Amino acid sequence: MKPRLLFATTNKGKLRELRGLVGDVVDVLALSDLPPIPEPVEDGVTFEENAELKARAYAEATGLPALADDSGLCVDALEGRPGVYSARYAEGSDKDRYEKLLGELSGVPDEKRTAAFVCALCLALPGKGRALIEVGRCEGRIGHAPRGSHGFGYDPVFVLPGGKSMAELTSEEKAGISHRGVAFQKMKPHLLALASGSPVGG
Ligand SMILES: O=P(O)(O)OP(=O)(O)OP(=O)(O)OC[C@H]1O[C@@H](n2cnc3c(O)ncnc32)[C@H](O)[C@@H]1O
Ligand SMILES: [Mg+2]
Repeated sequence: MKPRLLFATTNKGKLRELRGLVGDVVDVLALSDLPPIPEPVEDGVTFEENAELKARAYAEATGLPALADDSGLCVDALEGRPGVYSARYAEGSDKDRYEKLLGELSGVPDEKRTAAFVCALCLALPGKGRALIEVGRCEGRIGHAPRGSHGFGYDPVFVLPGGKSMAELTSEEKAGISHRGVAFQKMKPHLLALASGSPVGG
């Protein structure tokens, strides 16, 4: 029987991307497959801290191995903001948040609009002391208007070196270059260990 792994996220966009990345080595459960679990407070100051506290909280609450994702957009002209506060940058929808960002950057010239998406993934096993963390980054810049309809979150305003916005990529193209895709490739050996019953992280 395949081992079960909980994707410990409330974000549908992340869940869709992680499902696409993991393939069929593990049996994936989403939070929506389980009775409601109170959301942990994300009071860490780094992506790694928040990913770990989410993974540990959901692993303990369910008794399942849990993979959590903490991610966000770090904008150089804003000294790294919104960073770990990307989800809380503005009330409302993803669109409200990227519109606020475009407003904050109005008048900032192209060469100063550099930014990076960052993703920390954490795999926590219930009752085990260690949690494994892998981080991925993706460099780009903030555009002047939203473009594209794929992806989620800040994707329409994140422009890649090739000129396309992240929301103009197919899900396969995004997975190949994104912060989440990069972090996932580093996490993969640990998930394969979990699937084969070998000690994870050993
Ligand atoms: O904490 P969970 O339950 O996983 O869900 P969340 O949406 O609150 O997730 P975070 O706390 O990690 O906040 C991530 C923020 O960064 C944005 N973000 C993360 N990855 C992204 C991506 O691949 N493309 C666009 N925006 C992304 C996302 O829209 C959120 O506003
Ligand atoms: Mg969150």
